[in-house]
This record gives sequence, structure tokens and C-alpha cells, in this order.
Amino acid sequence: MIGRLNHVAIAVPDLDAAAAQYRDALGAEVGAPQAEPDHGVTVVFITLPNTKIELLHPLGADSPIAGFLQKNPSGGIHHICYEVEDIIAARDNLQAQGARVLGTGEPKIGAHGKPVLFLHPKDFNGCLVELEEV
Ligand SMILES: CC[C@H](C(=O)O)C(=O)SCCNC(=O)CCNC(=O)[C@H](O)C(C)(C)COP(=O)(O)OP(=O)(O)OC[C@H]1O[C@@H](n2cnc3c(N)ncnc32)[C@H](O)[C@@H]1OP(=O)(O)O
Ligand SMILES: [Co+2]
Repeated sequence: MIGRLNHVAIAVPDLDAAAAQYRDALGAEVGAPQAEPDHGVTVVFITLPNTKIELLHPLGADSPIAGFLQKNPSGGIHHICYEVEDIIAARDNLQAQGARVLGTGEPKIGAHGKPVLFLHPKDFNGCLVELEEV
């Protein structure tokens, strides 16, 4: 069911500093900040030859990643995103196996303009999993 690794997300305390570090110290291709108010984050995508890094910073009062950054003030790997061909079929399959889908259970449109869902980290070895339909 899951396909390519679409991105690895890192929550950062300072988005501009992290973006500059990837651009200047690591020589990576760094995109512009994208506000995603529906998700409570601002994101910066770093394009690598085989996947992307998604830098995340809280946006708004009730960002879902605020708690993560309070627990990890220096930042840290926040989630991994796998691609799926049919996100509803994937969701239904996973729920049938007892996995918890976060939020309303209905996909939201993510930063790439595609439907995304999140699976509870406690059901996936402590790793927050995002699925993106491609
Ligand atoms: C613009 C969209 C973009 C895209 O790619 O398209 C995005 O990726 S948006 C990314 C931001 N949105 C989300 O992360 C939505 C899904 N996340 C959530 O709903 C929450 O972050 C949640 C429920 C995973 C955690 O929320 P919170 O930290 O407030 O809850 P708890 O403190 O109760 O945490 C419960 C339990 O989970 C552990 N935890 C929390 N976050 C993570 C994480 N990223 N990875 C692994 N584990 C995590 C937390 O430590 C608690 O564990 P415990 O042992 O009980 O302390
Ligand atoms: Co993501």
C-alpha cells in the first residue's frame, strides 16, 4: 500500500535559521516559507535528489506541533510522509486493523495540494506517519 517516501518533517524553533543552514551550510535547494493555517504550521521544503525535507514551525495559537516543540525545544524529527495511490482505501484498511487516524478521519489538503492524513504515533512505533495521495 505505501509507496515512495514523500518527505521527512523536522520541527524547528527558528524556521529562517534552519532554512539558511540547509541552504548555506548544506548547499541544499531550499524553497520559500509556505503558511499553512489550516494545519497550524509554516513549512519550508528542501528538495533532495530522492525525497524532500519539510521544515515545520508552529503557526497560530493552537498549532498541533506546539506541544512537540515545548518537549523538544531544539527541534526534532516530527513525522515521515509516505505516498499512497488511494488515501481512502488506505485509511479504511488501516482503521480496519485498529490504527487510529488523527483529526476528523477525513483527509485534508496538504502543502503539495494533495489529500493527507495522519496516523497516531503510538500505533507506529512512536513515529507520526503522514499519508499523501499522489
Ligand atoms: C501543511 C501540511 C503538512 C504536509 O506535509 O502537507 C504537514 O505535515 S502538517 C504537520 C502538522 N500537523 C500534524 O502533525 C497533524 C497530526 N498531529 C497531531 O494531531 C498531533 O501532533 C499529535 C496528536 C500527534 C500529538 O499532539 P500533542 O503533542 O499535542 O499530543 P500529546 O502531547 O498528547 O502526544 C501524545 C503522545 O504522542 C507523542 N507525540 C506527539 N507528537 C509526536 C511526534 N511527532 N512523533 C512521535 N510522538 C509524538 C507525545 O510525546 C505523547 O506521547 P507520551 O508518551 O504520552 O508523552
Ligand atoms: Co508533512
